[in-house]
Amino acid sequence: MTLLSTRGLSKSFAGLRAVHEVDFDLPEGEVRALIGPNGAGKTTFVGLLCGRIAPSSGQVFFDGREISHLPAHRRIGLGMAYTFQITSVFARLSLFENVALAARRRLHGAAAVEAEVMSALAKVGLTEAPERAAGDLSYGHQRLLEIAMGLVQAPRLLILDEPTQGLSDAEIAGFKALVRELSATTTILLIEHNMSVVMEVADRVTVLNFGEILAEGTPAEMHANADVQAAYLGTG
Ligand SMILES: Nc1ncnc2c1ncn2[C@@H]1O[C@H](COP(=O)(O)OP(=O)(O)OP(=O)(O)O)[C@@H](O)[C@H]1O
Repeated sequence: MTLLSTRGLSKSFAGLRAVHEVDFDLPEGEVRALIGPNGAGKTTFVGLLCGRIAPSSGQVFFDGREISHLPAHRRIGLGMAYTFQITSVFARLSLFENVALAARRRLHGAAAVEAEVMSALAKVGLTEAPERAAGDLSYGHQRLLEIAMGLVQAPRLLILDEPTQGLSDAEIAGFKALVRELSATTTILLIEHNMSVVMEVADRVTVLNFGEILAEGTPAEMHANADVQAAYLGTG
């Protein structure tokens, strides 16, 4: 079943075509990587999916329903969760409270919230001191905290924008294991610059270039694709 799709999805900023006529399909259960050179339109595209950015034209469908103009919070209610390149944690709140705020969208009762918050923190490896302020975490760990905030909502679709930025090699290895574990229950769309992550965790890869889909296929196919290589070298 297709969980998420777009048809003719476009967004222009003052004449600049950031996303242009994109037809995209993401089957339920897949881990999909979205890659492309800087400025290719990846963040704009996921902003359109999440409802952070309004489309210039085209449609977005989730679970068979058109959501093109649904506000972001309603899309979260349907089962979409996302983390962005710019961290959105509340710096003065504790790790626990940050995740609890997200958990309370779905759960009622302190015991249920606490259990789910601790489980989400454990999945991303942040259980050591849940009472410390989120603002004291490194940038990379704030990204992991955001993933915990997404996970606690038990989403059907988890969208992650550059989740491994700022993580150490050991933490990246932990992230790969986490994605593999989550993929049993959650569809994942991942914007990722780290090719080892893409090669190891993605079922399929969509390559954006100049706001359009340049190619789509398995990680190995995309790695070997001459058009994709040219786009990364800036000659495509
Ligand atoms: N709010 C905005 N106003 C004007 N132009 C924008 C805006 N947001 C994005 N753009 C432009 O749209 C194009 C696509 O940007 P976008 O951030 O989506 O690319 P990206 O693939 O996510 O890049 P990166 O890998 O560098 O994050 C770029 O040319 C960018 O400058």
